Amino acid sequence: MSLRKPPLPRLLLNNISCMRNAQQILRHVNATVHDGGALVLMGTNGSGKTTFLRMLAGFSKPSAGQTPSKRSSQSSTMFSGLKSLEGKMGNSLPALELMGLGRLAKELSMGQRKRLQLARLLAIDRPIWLLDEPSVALDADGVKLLEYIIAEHRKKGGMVIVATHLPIEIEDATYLGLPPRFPRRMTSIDMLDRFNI
Ligand SMILES: Nc1ncnc2c1ncn2[C@@H]1O[C@H](COP(=O)(O)OP(=O)(O)OP(=O)(O)O)[C@@H](O)[C@H]1O
Repeated sequence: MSLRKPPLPRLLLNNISCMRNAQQILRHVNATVHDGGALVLMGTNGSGKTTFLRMLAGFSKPSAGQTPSKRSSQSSTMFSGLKSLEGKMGNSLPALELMGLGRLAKELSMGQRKRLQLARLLAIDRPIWLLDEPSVALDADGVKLLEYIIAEHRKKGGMVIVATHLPIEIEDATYLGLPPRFPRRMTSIDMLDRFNI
């Protein structure tokens, strides 16, 4: 029998709740991620995926509970990808403009811009990737590339936390489903479906 203790998780999220404008966005969320691990946050629009990532990055504070363990250090310099994969160009455009490539960048398609942002993510080399809807606008080939770079990052001990409403293949990932904030009313079609009528 081995007496070795299991390694401590790099990220420990303990009973996280989050209120915004007196509204409960996240309720009692728990998660742990080890080096080389992956956490996939699934949820409908408005369920709190981005809010969760922003808390992890230290951009906002939870109303209750504990975000990253001391071991991970609170420094947001460890994280990358949150903003870089958001929106059309993330915050790369000013830098590209400075280098005289702004016009070229603006002529890229949405998927090409996403690929450019993935390249940037690889180049800045941070241990923890927080990716908000990384596969939106990517074609099937692009999604495969994304899955590949995530797998390679994890092989080197990196961690990945992905918020998505699209399917993504990440081996041995922990999946965390956030409940919908505004569940839509059940229609008669849903009822027929649910009761197999
Ligand atoms: N600063 C804020 N003040 C008030 N409400 C906020 C704030 N930030 C987010 N919210 C609300 O919190 C909820 C969750 O938003 P969030 O962006 O985290 O959802 P999401 O799961 O990432 O959605 P999507 O899939 O549409 O990107 C939304 O209803 C949003 O209106």
